[in-house]
Amino acid sequence: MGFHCTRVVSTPKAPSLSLLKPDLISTKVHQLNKVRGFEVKAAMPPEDQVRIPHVLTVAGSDSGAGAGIQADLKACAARGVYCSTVITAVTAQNTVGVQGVNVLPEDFVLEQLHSVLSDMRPDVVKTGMLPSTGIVKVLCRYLQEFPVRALVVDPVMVSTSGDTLAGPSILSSFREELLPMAEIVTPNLKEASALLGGMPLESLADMHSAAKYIHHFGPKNVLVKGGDLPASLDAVDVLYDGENYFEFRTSRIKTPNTHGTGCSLASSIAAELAKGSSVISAVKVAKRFIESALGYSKNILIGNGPHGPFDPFLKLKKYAHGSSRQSLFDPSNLFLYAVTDSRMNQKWDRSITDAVKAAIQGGATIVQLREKEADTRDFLESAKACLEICRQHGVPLLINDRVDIALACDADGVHVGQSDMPAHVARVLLGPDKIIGVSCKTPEQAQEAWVDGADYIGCGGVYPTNTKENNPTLGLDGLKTVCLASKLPVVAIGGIGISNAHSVMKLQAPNLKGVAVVSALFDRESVLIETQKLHKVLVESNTEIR
Ligand SMILES: Cc1ncc(COP(=O)(O)OP(=O)(O)O)c(N)n1
Ligand SMILES: Cc1ncsc1CCOP(=O)(O)O
Ligand SMILES: [Mg+2]
Repeated sequence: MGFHCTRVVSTPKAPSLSLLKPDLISTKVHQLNKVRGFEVKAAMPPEDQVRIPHVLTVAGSDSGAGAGIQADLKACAARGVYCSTVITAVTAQNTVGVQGVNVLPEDFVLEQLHSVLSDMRPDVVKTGMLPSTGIVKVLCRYLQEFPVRALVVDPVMVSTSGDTLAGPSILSSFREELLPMAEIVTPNLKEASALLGGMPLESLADMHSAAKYIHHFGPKNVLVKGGDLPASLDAVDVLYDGENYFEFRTSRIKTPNTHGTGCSLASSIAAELAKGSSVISAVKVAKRFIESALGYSKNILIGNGPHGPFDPFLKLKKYAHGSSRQSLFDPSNLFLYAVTDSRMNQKWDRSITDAVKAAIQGGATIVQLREKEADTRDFLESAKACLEICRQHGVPLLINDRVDIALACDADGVHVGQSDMPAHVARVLLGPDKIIGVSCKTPEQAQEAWVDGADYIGCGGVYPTNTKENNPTLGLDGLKTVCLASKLPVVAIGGIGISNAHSVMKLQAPNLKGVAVVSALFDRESVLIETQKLHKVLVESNTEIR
């Protein structure tokens, strides 16, 4: 296999850094920082600065992004830890196997190590593919120069597909140089066997012995992973800390999408250690994390080969081809806004799904589930069923008050009031693509909703209402004042129905996009007929206004 390495950025022009002493390079980095925005950091009061847990991964790049550097970056990001990278080799790899490997020159690995360690001071270093003894030596030297809180060694030798990533010559430098510095080493059965000169490992008892023998090489903890034990057995990993054994036992998840589990487990352990966890709780959390990611990803399809990647963010299926979700919020959706009411449905002996179906058939352009009395579990089940109906018709479904329900059923968003979850918190929890509506009665509240990242505001009660107790009536003037001040689209609410919807729309207040209605639709014998009638009034108002 050929070797190729392109140096992309090199500032300042200097003799190869590998020729410089570490303290000389530090000075250079420092000078550079002074010139480029170092003052900005200096100007930030120390009490405002937030130190972020940081893992440096020293590993190989996987072009298929299931394992290696890419897996480490994803796992650390998913676990809320910053991850910097020193690349030791670039592999051409996919779900079938490894097609090529280019090992980077030791000098350049050293240069990357220096760049990161001298400036960014990671808490934990995690190693993956270390393809040459020279690279192991350089790494050990640098770790002595720039000590970190913990070293996590994943002794990568063979890929999931069975391709060799580090030859047997690496074993002695692992045993003699790297392992003595490690807080934890995480071999699978094949790697543990290789470290022990080919000792056969076929049972749980063998794993216990292997952990103990590997501990003699000097790591503080050894985690022998039993994923390769016969599939009839539970998946068991054994942790040995020099005194005690701990077994981590989980049921096996049947999936081909396991490529990168080793790298992701080791970097998740590193992430937890960087946050300050003990080794045992780091392993526990990391294992739980990988398990849920594998469970979530068991049927995802990426690539044609037998070793697919998994999704540590648990997000990919949400946007999968074929799942029909609402695209970005369209203010014209506020035209006829149907808000359900559990008491009214009970009174008319109607299921929430029938109510929603009828409202959509009648012309509702957005639906909000406002189920004040429902038990959480019932609410979630109804929300899932309503979401299916709404998705079939391309109508967004929002949840009143309950951000947890919206998250659990993946609704299109939430509507929150002034005493509910603040919109800026809901935005962080729901992410940038969900719809957030906020109830506003004043220009100041409308301004705040905009700053908080809301998509629209609901303004009312425009007219007196029995649906919401003690709700002040703003009148058409109050509505107009808020509409004039709002930077967001507005939907009017409160006491609105067929008889007065026209008066509301006739106001022609800026930003006013429609009306939100509860009792005029749902406290009636036929939701379908009432929605159709209201839709007609709104369409006629629009025509008249134009
Ligand atoms: C569209 C729309 N506007 C206003 C409200 C009222 O929300 P809130 O003030 O939180 O009161 P409750 O509905 O929770 O009683 C709304 N639900 N929808
Ligand atoms: C939830 C809400 N927020 C302000 S008024 C109101 C109640 C609207 O119900 P109705 O349409 O039956 O007057
Ligand atoms: Mg509310």
